[in-house]
Amino acid sequence: MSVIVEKLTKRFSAGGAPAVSDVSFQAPPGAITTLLGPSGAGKSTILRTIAGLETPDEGRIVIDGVDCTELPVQKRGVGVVFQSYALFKHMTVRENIAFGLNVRRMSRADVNARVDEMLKLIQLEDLGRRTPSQLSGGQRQRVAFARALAIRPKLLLLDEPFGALDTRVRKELREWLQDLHEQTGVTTLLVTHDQEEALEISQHVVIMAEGRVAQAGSPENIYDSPATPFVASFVGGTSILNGRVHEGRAEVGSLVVAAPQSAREGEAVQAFVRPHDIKLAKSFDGDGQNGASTGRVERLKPVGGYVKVLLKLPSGDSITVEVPRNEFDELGVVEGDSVHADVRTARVFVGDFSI
Ligand SMILES: Nc1ncnc2c1ncn2[C@@H]1O[C@H](COP(=O)(O)OP(=O)(O)OP(=O)(O)O)[C@@H](O)[C@H]1O
Repeated sequence: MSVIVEKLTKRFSAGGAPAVSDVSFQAPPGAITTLLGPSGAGKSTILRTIAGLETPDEGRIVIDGVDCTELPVQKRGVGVVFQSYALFKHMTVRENIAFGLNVRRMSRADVNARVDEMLKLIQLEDLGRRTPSQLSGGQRQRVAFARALAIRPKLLLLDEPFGALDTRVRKELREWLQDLHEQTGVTTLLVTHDQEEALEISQHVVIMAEGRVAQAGSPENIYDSPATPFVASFVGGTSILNGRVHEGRAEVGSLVVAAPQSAREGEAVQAFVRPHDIKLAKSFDGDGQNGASTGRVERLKPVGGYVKVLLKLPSGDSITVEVPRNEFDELGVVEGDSVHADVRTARVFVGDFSI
């Protein structure tokens, strides 16, 4: 069961900038696809249009081979989970899960069997008689999933489903969602602005920026081969180094790498470097392919299993390096020290960008 979004455009005000502009992508069958992008990129609008909660100005939505663009919400066979729990407060967990089944006039015995099945699926078998106010945030969100899945949707639409939860619960539910998806195999479209969540959970990622698709591909493809400076910056926490093209190569401080083919002599370039693609050493061991630069340690910040090192380069650019805790201890540097930064790999784009 796949979803095809074709040339979708949505404006909320006549003459205003479109919230979604000529967007096309496919969500592969049985996979989790993520719509990832900053706030205001148009992700929720796309999701709501697929659900039938918004009408597009142009374009088509095809679900399971059927053009659903004109179909009402309840005929599309989709289950939706929003960030805010949207459970009925006066109903028990069982009644909440049964809601869509009762609307469809399923027999009482079948409803009970399906609710039992769903409670088992979300591992809340003992809490069916509680009301939402007697549940934790994470439990409520699991009930919202059960309610969405109870109707056996062809497609599960998730709009920042873990957005209102604290970091620990959020991470737990990420794992839980992956298990749930393995069990149900339902084609899923997830909206998030959290790139770690997108890279971890999904098999396919659609990066959105300003109402358009910036890039679509596997998480590995997006991370390793960002197509634009925006994608390189947005996914993977990147440092940006400024430089120029000289004799067909990009010179960025003491870093020299292949320049894009379109680059002309003297043209400005920017190198995008991932925090773990930089190796720090107290003395330069000379094995850097791209070159090494000496930098001054401006700030050290331990973050769990690694230390974030902010370096100021002679060019004036700053870079952030992530060093695993054990390597950092061996390195033995303090703020103010000079270190060699050996950039292992960088992605170079022509021009001067900011996001
Ligand atoms: N009902 C509405 N009426 C008017 N403008 C809207 C409406 N819904 C969304 N917009 C506008 O459309 C644009 C895209 O919003 P949308 O919610 O789709 O973005 P998003 O990527 O999901 O952002 P967020 O992560 O903050 O939810 C924004 O500029 C927003 O203000």
